[in-house]
Amino acid sequence: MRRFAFLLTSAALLLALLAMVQAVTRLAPAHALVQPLLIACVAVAQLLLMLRWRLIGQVLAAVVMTVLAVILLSYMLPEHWISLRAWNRLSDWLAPELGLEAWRPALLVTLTLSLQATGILTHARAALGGPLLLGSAAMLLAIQLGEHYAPDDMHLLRYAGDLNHQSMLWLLLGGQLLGALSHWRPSDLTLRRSLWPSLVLASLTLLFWHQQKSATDRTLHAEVQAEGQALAEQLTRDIDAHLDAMERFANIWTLFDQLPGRLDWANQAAPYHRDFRYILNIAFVDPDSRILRVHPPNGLNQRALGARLYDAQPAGRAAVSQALEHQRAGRTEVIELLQGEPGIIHYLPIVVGAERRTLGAVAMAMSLPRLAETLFESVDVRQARFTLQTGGQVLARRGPDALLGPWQYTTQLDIADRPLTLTMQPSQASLLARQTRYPTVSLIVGLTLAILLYLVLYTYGTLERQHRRVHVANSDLRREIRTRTQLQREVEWLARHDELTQLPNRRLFMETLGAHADSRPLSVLICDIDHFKRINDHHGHLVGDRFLNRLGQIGQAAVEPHEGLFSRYGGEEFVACLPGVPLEEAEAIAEVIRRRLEQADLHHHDGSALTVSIGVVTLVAGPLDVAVLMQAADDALYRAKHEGRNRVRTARPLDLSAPS
Ligand SMILES: Nc1nc2c(ncn2[C@@H]2O[C@H](COP(=O)(O)OP(=O)(O)OP(=O)(O)O)[C@@H](O)[C@H]2O)c(=O)[nH]1
Repeated sequence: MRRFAFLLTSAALLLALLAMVQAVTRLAPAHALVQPLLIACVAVAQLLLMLRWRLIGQVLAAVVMTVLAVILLSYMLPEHWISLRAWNRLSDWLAPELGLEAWRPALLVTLTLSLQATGILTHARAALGGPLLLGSAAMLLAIQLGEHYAPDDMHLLRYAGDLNHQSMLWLLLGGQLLGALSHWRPSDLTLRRSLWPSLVLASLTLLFWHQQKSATDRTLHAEVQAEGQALAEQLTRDIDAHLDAMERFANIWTLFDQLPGRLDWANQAAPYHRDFRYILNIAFVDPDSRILRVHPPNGLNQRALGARLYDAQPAGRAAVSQALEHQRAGRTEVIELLQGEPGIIHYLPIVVGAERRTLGAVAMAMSLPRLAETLFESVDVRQARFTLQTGGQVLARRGPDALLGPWQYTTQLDIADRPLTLTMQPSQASLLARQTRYPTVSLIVGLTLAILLYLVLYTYGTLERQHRRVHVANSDLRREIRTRTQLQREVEWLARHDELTQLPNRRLFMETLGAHADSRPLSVLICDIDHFKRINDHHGHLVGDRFLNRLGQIGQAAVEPHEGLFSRYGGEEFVACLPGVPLEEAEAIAEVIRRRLEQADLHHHDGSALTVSIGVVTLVAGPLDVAVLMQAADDALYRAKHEGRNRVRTARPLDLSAPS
């Protein structure tokens, strides 16, 4: 996996370097190097990361990121914050006359590279949004691919990189993905739960941006088109007004039934010639098409005086005869004027008298290039390039030759019934300055929100997982504590009790005795089952155990009402501690035990009843000496055994106050 990641990233770097070498060898302008250079830097940073030169890689990625951040700002900041002119000044500082748009990579390329560089800075860690960064970069690249195969003609700007740059970015992304996959656990529920909602948000953002961008581009397109249309209408109106004025000029001569005098002609024509600079001359033509008067009286016009137009200008013959013979205004096609410029000659008949005699005609030679100049005087040629042409012949062109917008607007101007085509191609700068920034802003803000959503969900998921782990550990611990407490209780109980009879054992007996060391009288019984060995021998140990249990129950029942403790001392011996119980009462208790066992219907193999011998001692005074007390009880027991068993024997009341 790592090897493939390395290969893909190296391929991206190689392609970027090749593109740079090509640009240099073809002497392409410096801005052609910007995009491949940025891609190459990101690829190098990624390779450094893979070679474990992490710090250098991240420093390089940070430098690229800074450049990309400035470019993103140029896309986002409104015109009234930082104007396009200011950005262009920065661009001029790098290389003059190129403009910002030539330098900066397309918006989607800048964003893709930014996400990839951020991926390097964060080491594509899942906890820092790595999967979303690379996922969003993949979506941006997919949009660019779509843009390549289904371009939108209304675009104002290049949004997507060309196919060559796109393939570099895909390779780079492939390398990053393969490099990062081993760090991400696809089974990780937190990752999946954070990735899908944020990817959905990112894709909705892209969709929204696409819609907004298309809508704003179309709006701007329509605005420019409307402006072009308004301009064309304005120009047509102006020209029509000029022609009306010329008609008024022709009508003046209908009032005089004689040839216009030279001076009169000059006086009347001069203001029109001055106002309408595209009219090269205003001539009077007699009914035989001879030029009799002409203004202005320059050399060329003077030479034309006396020329017969039917002969001298065959291309305009139809228009001349229209005026002279049919008494209707006539216009030539676009012809080569005597001045050597393309133009149209407009003939207006002068009809006099009631008999409607043709006195002659007014001929106006309109230079189309000068007409175009006149038209362009009213437009801002920095905003767009204007071209006026007729029948494929360019009459005039104004405005910048380079850095034009991606589309042009064409309209027809109807000038003296001659169609002229006006083409208006807005300059890139004017479109950029007017372009709305909010689709770009919402795209960047939306992607940032998607990353934040991922981070919040991932952090929340991780905390939740840790919380769950702590909770489970807590429960385990609590269960363990409960088990251990239980065990401890059992151990403690076992330490002071006999497992077979559940009675207190010798230790608890001794402790109880010690606890009542000051009780006087303090009686002790020692009970020993008679011939118990035989029970084991003949009935087996299980029966022996049952008999021991029975004695335990009988002893406990007899002792407890006297607030005494009946315990198993060991083997078939039981002892009772009876604090505050005098000898006679202790003896009576012993007797109860003895009698109840005898009557308990427990038998030896020969049918004789199971019996017990009991020794009783009572400490009546003096400090407690357990050994002496127990020895005295034992002695009494011994006597009971010796005297025939199944009996109670008492020791003399023990007084340990006086030394014996
Ligand atoms: N079933 C059973 N037998 C026990 C237990 N503890 C001790 N014994 C038996 O108790 C018997 C005690 O026998 P001995 O000390 O010889 O005395 P005895 O047979 O009772 O005779 P005397 O005491 O002289 O009347 C032994 O056979 C032990 O094996 C026990 O927990 N269960």
